Amino acid sequence: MYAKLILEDGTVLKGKSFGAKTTICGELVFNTGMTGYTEILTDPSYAGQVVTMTYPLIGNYGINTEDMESSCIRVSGFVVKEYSVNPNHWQCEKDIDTYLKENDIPGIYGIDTRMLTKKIREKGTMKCMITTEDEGRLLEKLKDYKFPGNIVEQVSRKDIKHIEGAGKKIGVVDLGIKSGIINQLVSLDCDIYIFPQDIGSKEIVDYDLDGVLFSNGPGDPKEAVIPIKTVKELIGKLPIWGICLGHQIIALALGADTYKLKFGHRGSNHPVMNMNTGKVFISSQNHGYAVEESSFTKDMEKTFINVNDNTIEGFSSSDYNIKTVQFHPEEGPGPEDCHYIFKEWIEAII
Ligand SMILES: NC(=O)CC[C@H](N)C(=O)O
Repeated sequence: MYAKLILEDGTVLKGKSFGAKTTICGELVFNTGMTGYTEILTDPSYAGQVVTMTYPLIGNYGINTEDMESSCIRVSGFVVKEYSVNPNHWQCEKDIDTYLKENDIPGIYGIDTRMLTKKIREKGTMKCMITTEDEGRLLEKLKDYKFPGNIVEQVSRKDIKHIEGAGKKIGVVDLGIKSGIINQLVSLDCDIYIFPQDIGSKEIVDYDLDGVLFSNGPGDPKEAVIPIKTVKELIGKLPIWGICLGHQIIALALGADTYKLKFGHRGSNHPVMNMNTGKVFISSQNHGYAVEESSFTKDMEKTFINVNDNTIEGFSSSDYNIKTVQFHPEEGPGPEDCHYIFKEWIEAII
């Protein structure tokens, strides 16, 4: 069955439908990873986005539960050049077409995703629609489409979860957390409390934690109003760490600013430099916003930069015991170079 990918600038690309046969709109972003499509599909930071993969063959090792970063598919739609009908891997549980259908998420294949990526790089990320419908006015509908506002609220957990461990007592504020982050804390034997995004600062303090981590998550950091307020109230009271959206909201809480990148960083091989050692690590990334260096407030010090475009990839504040990274030290998917960051954070607790 034919399907169309319609872009906000009026471009219409014809392909074929796989996954669910529904019409959806979202923000079109590209990911340059050669593998890791299951982690990408299930990463809650992609909520509201349609992901196009630059690598031409997707789904060749199938889908397995262990690779999932959350309980279901989070992207709104998926765009590929070619997908595997007969995947092969010892862990393979199902093929990608079945997985998309089970989650009611549409895909489109037969798209020249490298050409599409060049377009996004030139024009910036834009809205798009995947549809199997043929009626007119689809472009008008796409132009009228508005991104969901309370997206962090939609993906964050509603209750508090405790994962028992014998080590440090760590709170994690779930803004759309990837399971890889929890797994890293579990591997360090932390006693973990995972909180919903709207937990108040007083409740966090009452847990008498050794530190609190604000997780990754979807959307514009400036819209995460409650978590920003919570960070503001916690500053100076206990060690605070942030990953990706967490890093951005901590910067906002400290009085710095964030901005939208033209097309973001999404892939498994982004080089970042540790500013203390000068050493470069290959990192996994997925973000469309960044912290503005010129807006840094007193005591904010950059700890990592992106070697490709010099944007901020991490900062610290020694006065307030804050450490953050924009990239994903838990990887999932990507290289394990940066796992050491979790260890450093936990070991630095006195
Ligand atoms: N992975 C994330 O936490 C992404 C953060 C934010 N939504 C961005 O796109 O920049």
